[in-house]
Amino acid sequence: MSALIMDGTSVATSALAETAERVRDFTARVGRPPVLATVLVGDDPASHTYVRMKRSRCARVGIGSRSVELPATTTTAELVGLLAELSGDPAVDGILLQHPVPGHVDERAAFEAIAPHKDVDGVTTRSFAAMAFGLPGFASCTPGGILRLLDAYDVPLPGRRAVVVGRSPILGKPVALLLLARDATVTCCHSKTADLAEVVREADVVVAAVGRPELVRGEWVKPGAVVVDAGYNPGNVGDVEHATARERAGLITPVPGGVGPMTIALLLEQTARAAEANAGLA
Ligand SMILES: Nc1nc2c(c(=O)[nH]1)N[C@@H](CN(C=O)c1ccc(C(=O)N[C@@H](CCC(=O)O)C(=O)O)cc1)CN2
Repeated sequence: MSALIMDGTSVATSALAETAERVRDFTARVGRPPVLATVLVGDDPASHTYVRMKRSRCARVGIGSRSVELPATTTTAELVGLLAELSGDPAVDGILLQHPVPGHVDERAAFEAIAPHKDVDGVTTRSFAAMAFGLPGFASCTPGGILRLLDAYDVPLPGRRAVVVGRSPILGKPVALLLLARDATVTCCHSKTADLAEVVREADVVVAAVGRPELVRGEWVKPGAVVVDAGYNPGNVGDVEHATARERAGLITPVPGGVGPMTIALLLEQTARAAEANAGLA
């Protein structure tokens, strides 16, 4: 058996078309486009690529973007000050702080400086709590994008065993919360998990979100399982050993072309939603 590929590029393209229509309507009514501020600290080449991709997709759907690039020597206080300023700027609808920031910066303090109504990347504790309680709010973009992709392929979640490998604040933990909110039975694994292989073997749905190339071995995948690879490792290698996993899974995401495009599609949709709410249209 060979798995059906979950085509994130195609699902994201449809989502972007819907966002473009929404943005056209907003721009006609308000007299300006929605605006996303992107904030990048330091010289990480991958982060520069991701921010460029986000700004280019913004342009494609008609969202304006404001780019702030700061040196790697930026302090926590300077970054918090900038994010507070953007939070208070009525010309900015959404704010994205690209992760990771340099090690000496308190990333949590920086995320918390983003006003919740502009947190289109879903990184504040307020957004996290909304995901946990199933309340309206902005989802973390990669986790929210993963749920959209599962829905696009009609993957049933209630009662199914979902295993999330990874517990980062912007990926593993929020995706576990979103799966739980959809009535999956969720196990969240991490570096101290005993016998990871055995836990993954039980899963109907596996989400690999750990940032370690091919950590999840193909032979761990239960026949017919749904495999979501959210790994972004150098050279476009995912967290799942794809070739063997694909022979066993029922559905699987590729890298590239799976979760990545969905992340950006959700960011733009949430920016359009934030703009509507900020303008009193929602
Ligand atoms: N503040 C955030 N930081 C990070 C996030 C995030 O959602 N918010 N996610 C990741 C990286 N990321 C976005 O920032 C991201 C990574 C990859 C892609 C993507 O579309 N990749 C393409 C391949 C691109 C290529 O050709 O090199 C794909 O998978 O098809 C989008 C977004 C960490 N940081």
